[in-house]
Amino acid sequence: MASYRITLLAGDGIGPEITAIAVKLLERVAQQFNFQLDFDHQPVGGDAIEKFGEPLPASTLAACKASDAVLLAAIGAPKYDNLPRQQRPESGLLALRAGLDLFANLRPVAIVPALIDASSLRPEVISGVDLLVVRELTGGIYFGQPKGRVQLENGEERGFNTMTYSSSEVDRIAKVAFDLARQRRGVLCSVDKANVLDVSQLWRDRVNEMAGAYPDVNLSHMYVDNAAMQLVRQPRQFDVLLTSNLFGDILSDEAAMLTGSIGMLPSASLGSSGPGLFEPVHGSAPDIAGQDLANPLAMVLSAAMMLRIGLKQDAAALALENAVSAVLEQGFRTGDLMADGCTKLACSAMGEELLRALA
Ligand SMILES: NC(=O)C1=CN([C@@H]2O[C@H](COP(=O)(O)OP(=O)(O)OC[C@H]3O[C@@H](n4cnc5c(N)ncnc54)[C@H](O)[C@@H]3O)[C@@H](O)[C@H]2O)C=CC1
Ligand SMILES: CC(C)CC(=O)C(=O)O
Ligand SMILES: [Mg+2]
Repeated sequence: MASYRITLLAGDGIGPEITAIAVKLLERVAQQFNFQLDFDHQPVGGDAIEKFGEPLPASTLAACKASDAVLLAAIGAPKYDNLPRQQRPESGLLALRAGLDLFANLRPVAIVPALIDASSLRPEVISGVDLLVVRELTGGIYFGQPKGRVQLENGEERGFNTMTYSSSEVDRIAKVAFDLARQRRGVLCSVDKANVLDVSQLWRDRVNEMAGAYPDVNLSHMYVDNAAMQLVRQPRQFDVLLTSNLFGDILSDEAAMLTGSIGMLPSASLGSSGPGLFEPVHGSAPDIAGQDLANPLAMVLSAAMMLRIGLKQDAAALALENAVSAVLEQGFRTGDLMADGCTKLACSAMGEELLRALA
């Protein structure tokens, strides 16, 4: 029987609540599809700060590296917001992505038919939307040097970060996007700010150069401000959206609302070798943490991505995705998606319904 070692990073806020559900569902599909999952819980973010005094202990990173796949819920809490930057939960997540060399973050945005009325946009705008954000994840302004804060002679303080990309960093993420576009509808839109930023002009030049090797992919470029507008104007025009770390972070939260809730969007963070990290797009939702209110579906769909991409257990992945569609078709909703005629469920009760749907 195939056996896989999974590192679980429950993290902070709603993280432990949604992780508990994902684990139960993964155990069930493993049983149903005849493979074994060995879970290893490790601390990250605020949880690790409490236990080890740092957001990414060496033991957590080592466990992740030694596993077949990593499933992360979310990190962050307001109580850490005034710590020095390197000691904050978010720095732990960035260090984890860098430590595993996970340069490609895939964020699929597909409309579940049962949620066609759940978006803040009209059904005719979002119907049929099926796009994939390919976000560069280990470069750009989140990692660029120099950065910091300095005191100026005139008494002012200045804060600064640097957005950098090298040609090889652009090439490797562009290749991921071109390859995925080829497997999908063959339409790739690269999003940048090349009208203003040198780093974006380099990005655009490299993407254009790569296009020669992909004559079957229809490549276009769009400035990020326009892309933000087009995503809510006519989202069906997009197939694969290729973009940088910062722009992808922002655009994917915006795109989440096409599906009805940020609580619906999963992601996969991948490198060229080694284990992938599978993580919902949302954060730790401190405003609803510990209240059994969270939507666990983004986490469950991230677990499905882990099964498909990380473990090549396609049938089990599909079973999880079908369970998500089934509970939504039955009208079960957590508070973020609640609508007239639906049944409102707590996070844990949604987990029970998902288990029932799998049975
Ligand atoms: N990957 C990660 O671990 C991420 C961590 N963060 C961290 O999370 C903390 C909170 O950040 P925010 O900007 O508030 O973003 P957030 O995504 O945690 O929350 C934004 C809003 O969406 C709601 N929400 C998020 N996930 C939900 C879910 N599964 N079900 C129902 N509602 C949900 C929240 O209640 C909140 O109103 C911060 O410390 C931030 O740094 C933020 C984004 C990603
Ligand atoms: C919390 C940040 C480190 C990242 C983030 O918002 C994201 O990856 O979506
Ligand atoms: Mg984000």
